[in-house]
Amino acid sequence: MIDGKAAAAAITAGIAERVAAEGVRPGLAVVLVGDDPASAVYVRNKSRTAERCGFHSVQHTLPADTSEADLLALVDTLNTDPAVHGILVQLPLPSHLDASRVIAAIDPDKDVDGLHIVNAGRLAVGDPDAIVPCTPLGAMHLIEDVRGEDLSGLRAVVVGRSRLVGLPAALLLTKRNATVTIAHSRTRDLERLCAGADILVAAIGRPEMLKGAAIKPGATVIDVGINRIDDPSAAKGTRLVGDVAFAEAAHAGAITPVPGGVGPMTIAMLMRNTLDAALKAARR
Ligand SMILES: Nc1nc2c(c(=O)[nH]1)N[C@@H](CN(C=O)c1ccc(C(=O)N[C@@H](CCC(=O)O)C(=O)O)cc1)CN2
Repeated sequence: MIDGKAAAAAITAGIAERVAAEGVRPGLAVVLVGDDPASAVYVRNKSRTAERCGFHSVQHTLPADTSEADLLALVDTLNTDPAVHGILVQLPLPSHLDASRVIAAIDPDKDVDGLHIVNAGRLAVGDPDAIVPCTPLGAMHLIEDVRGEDLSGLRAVVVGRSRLVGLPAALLLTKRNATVTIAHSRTRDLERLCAGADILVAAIGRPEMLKGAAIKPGATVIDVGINRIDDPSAAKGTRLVGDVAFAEAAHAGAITPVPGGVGPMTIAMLMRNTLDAALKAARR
């Protein structure tokens, strides 16, 4: 079992120590539009973790009917605020707002989510100044703990091709010399493909879609899915599951649980990206 919660706690503790030692005060602004309950939890956790790390932490909560012009104006204000080094607009946005336009408005040097096209391009060409999306960065951290830095000779399959997880995860694995295949909803014979993977990254967003037969014995399985399903036996009537059928994965070499796997690492990596952005701004 890969303990993402413990790894994330160790990383954020290290960040808090560095903030105290280096005399910088990283600033993180988190923007939430609307009242999606899951997004509200994630945003609250981000702001609280930022405070625990000693950051200047601001949260902007806007009503669901906020206009794009008003959201862009807020982004613009944050872009020019010298106390803010990282800006994050929580996704998904309400459907009348164009997420691509909003992300494009963020200063790439403050885009601690790594979603701006400039950061995606920097990552694609291997520019060390790229800000890398938090979830794949956290996933790589966990993979490195199990497999080491060099993944030469290992086959990796990434299931999912999103800008937030699948595509950057594939690039990061390639950079570490893994032989990478990106699979998705239209991939034929997905189970057989996955069963050949030494490293399997599941980022599909479908509850327990990958069964035991999709997992190679000894494989490192990184389950990025966070899906809430009905469970009458649970106190709340629901529970969280990943994209992998965890109960069928006992033959994996190492696996991230859901909850307690990649999710907490996403927030820890956001803190790291914000600290790095603040240190770079101080150097500039
Ligand atoms: N702007 C962004 N929006 C979204 C991102 C993102 O990286 N940037 N990722 C996801 C949501 N997300 C962070 O925003 C996120 C999801 C889950 C967790 C987490 O710690 N999950 C816990 C379980 C929490 C629960 O009980 O619900 C776990 O897995 O242990 C952190 C962050 C979409 N939007």
